[in-house]
Amino acid sequence: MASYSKELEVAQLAVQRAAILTRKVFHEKAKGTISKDDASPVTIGDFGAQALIIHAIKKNFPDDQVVGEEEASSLRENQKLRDQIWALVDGTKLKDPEAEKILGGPIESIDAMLDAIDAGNSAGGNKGRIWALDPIDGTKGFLRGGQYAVCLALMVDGDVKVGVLGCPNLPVDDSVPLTAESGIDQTDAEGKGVLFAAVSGQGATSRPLGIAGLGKSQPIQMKEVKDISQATFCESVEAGHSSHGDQFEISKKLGISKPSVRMDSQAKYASIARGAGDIYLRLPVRADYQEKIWDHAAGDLIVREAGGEVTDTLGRRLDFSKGRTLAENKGVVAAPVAVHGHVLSAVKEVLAAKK
Ligand SMILES: Nc1ncnc2c1ncn2[C@@H]1O[C@H](COP(=O)(O)O)[C@@H](OP(=O)(O)O)[C@H]1O
Ligand SMILES: [Mg+2]
Ligand SMILES: [Mg+2]
Ligand SMILES: [Mg+2]
Repeated sequence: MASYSKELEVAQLAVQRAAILTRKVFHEKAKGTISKDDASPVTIGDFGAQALIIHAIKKNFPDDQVVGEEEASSLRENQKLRDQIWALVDGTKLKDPEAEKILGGPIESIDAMLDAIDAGNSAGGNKGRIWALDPIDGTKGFLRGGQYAVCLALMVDGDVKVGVLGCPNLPVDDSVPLTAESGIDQTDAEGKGVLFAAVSGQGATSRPLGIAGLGKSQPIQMKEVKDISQATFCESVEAGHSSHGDQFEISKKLGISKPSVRMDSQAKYASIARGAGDIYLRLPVRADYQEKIWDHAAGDLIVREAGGEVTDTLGRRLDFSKGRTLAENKGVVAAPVAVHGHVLSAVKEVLAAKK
């Protein structure tokens, strides 16, 4: 079995470096936000983080492909935005020169930055080594002052082998349980920022999200759910991304009376993987929406390696081999292995009753 130790190190350092950039933008009022073709927002933080991460991947693994969420066409036309991003990218370094060297050093020029962003154009698929990158997942949360995540995963022949999530606004302490407020950034800068990682067959870990080399990691595991009615379930903040109504019906069926924890981004996967919460539900709002692979690849592996099961609403494993989207899946149901079947039955009953 391949160990993927080099890939894991590069991925974690690349996410950690990109998070230095996103944190800077998070604390600035002007985030250089523009609207994409699908009317969703993108910021200078998203572009900058994508450039830095793809640069590091290409320096280390020149033959690998990348499926990245963003592309640079709007920047090629907009010099002001481009210069703003370059100023950020050019000034972002890890404070450990050895770690910086592992990432292949800084990006050489503005053109190289734009090319790095556009190198995220792989069509994906079931052959070879392909990275899935979401430079800022939960951009709406990022703009609102909520949770967000820098997400990177390596797929080999369509199967996720390495997953890394940088969550700058989650508490470092794995044992802090989720509360209704967990989706909002807790303003105190101390003790927050977590780097989650998993390698297929090797378990999942967390460590503080630093600004130099990698801190000491510890294994994480999902919490045992003894009584499902006491479980904590997570869902998106955005009602346009998943059906709050269906998710409420499902939780009611499970006897859960606690309100859901609403949180942006794959911080939901990370939070249940470390046992701070128990269940993550993402029920489709539109029948024709195809989930993007970069919104799930890292979280799927981290949860499964922490003792969870992740399927769609029909009980199928998420299939990352179909291209840039999860074309063969509908929605997401993530829970500890021991209770996943029970949760899935409730999901199916609620969806059947709607028909
Ligand atoms: N109609 C829809 N259904 C499900 N997900 C959607 C959606 N429209 C956008 N999204 C995705 O939802 C992601 C955020 O998820 P969450 O609601 O869990 O924070 C977005 O990622 P980005 O923020 O990276 O664009 C985007 O890709
Ligand atoms: Mg987006
Ligand atoms: Mg996303
Ligand atoms: Mg994104």
